[in-house]
Amino acid sequence: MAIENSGGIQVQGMQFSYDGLQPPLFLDFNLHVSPGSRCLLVGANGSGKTTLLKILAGKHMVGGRDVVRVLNSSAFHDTQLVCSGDLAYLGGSWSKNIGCAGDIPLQGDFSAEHMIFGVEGVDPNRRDNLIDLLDIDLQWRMHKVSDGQRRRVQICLGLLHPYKVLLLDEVTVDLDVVTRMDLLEFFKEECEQREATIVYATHIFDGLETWATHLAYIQEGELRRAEKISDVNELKSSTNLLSVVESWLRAETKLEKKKPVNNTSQANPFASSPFFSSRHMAYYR
Ligand SMILES: Nc1ncnc2c1ncn2[C@@H]1O[C@H](COP(=O)(O)OP(=O)(O)OP(=O)(O)O)[C@@H](O)[C@H]1O
Repeated sequence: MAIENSGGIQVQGMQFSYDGLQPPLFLDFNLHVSPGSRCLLVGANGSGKTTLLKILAGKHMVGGRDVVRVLNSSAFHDTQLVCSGDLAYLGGSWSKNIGCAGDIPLQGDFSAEHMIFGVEGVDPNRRDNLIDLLDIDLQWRMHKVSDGQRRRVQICLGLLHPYKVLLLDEVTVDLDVVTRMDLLEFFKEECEQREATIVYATHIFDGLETWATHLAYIQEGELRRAEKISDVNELKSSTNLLSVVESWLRAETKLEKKKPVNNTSQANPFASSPFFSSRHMAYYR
């Protein structure tokens, strides 16, 4: 992806480990997402998608101010990014982080209306559009709704402020197909009309071939592919995105099975860890 200086996302030489007890998940990781892109983040379970999105959302500190930059600010250090609503993150847990208010639970005995109208500084037209788009009944009691209905309220809360960068960690999983497609269309319009940037980690590829502008593929914390969707060679033949990603992940599994047992157990403390791979060898030399 082209390097942009005017916003979007730039990750340069990032290293990240959850704690000193594991080898780094990310080693010298680089990623550039241009403003206005809709970037799909794909990879096997445990490859690092959620971790990357959380880092981009400023939830983990990595290196100095220049390592992870979102909208020309440091994702972790510049708290204004999140507080202003410019940077929004929607993840899998049943809570919603609204600006600087912290995590708000979505399962108590209160109404959807109470949740949605409790968010201050919102454009009423945008709010009405979202309530309509997500087909939310304001009388829903949040402790009695279905998973899909709760998810809709979570998404609505996350989108009330007109974000500039939106990080989505598979939040459409509980949605019915109509709501999912309408939401994807809404996101597309937001990118095209306002140059919003979206990074979307998902395992559900229905309808995404024409939705996404870019594709980033992560394997064990390494960025294996990052390109325009129109440049993905495999998609130029008749195959769909699901088959392409499936073939990448199957190739990964085959390689994993062929990997020689490494003999560095004396050299570093992580050699027996399931997360230790050949790319870590140089790191411990
Ligand atoms: N809080 C944590 N502490 C330690 N290790 C973690 C933590 N969260 C995730 N990991 C590890 O980091 C690696 C990447 O996890 P991550 O959740 O980012 O993967 P993912 O690509 O989002 O997976 P999935 O597709 O299953 O959601 C995994 O090996 C996981 O076990």
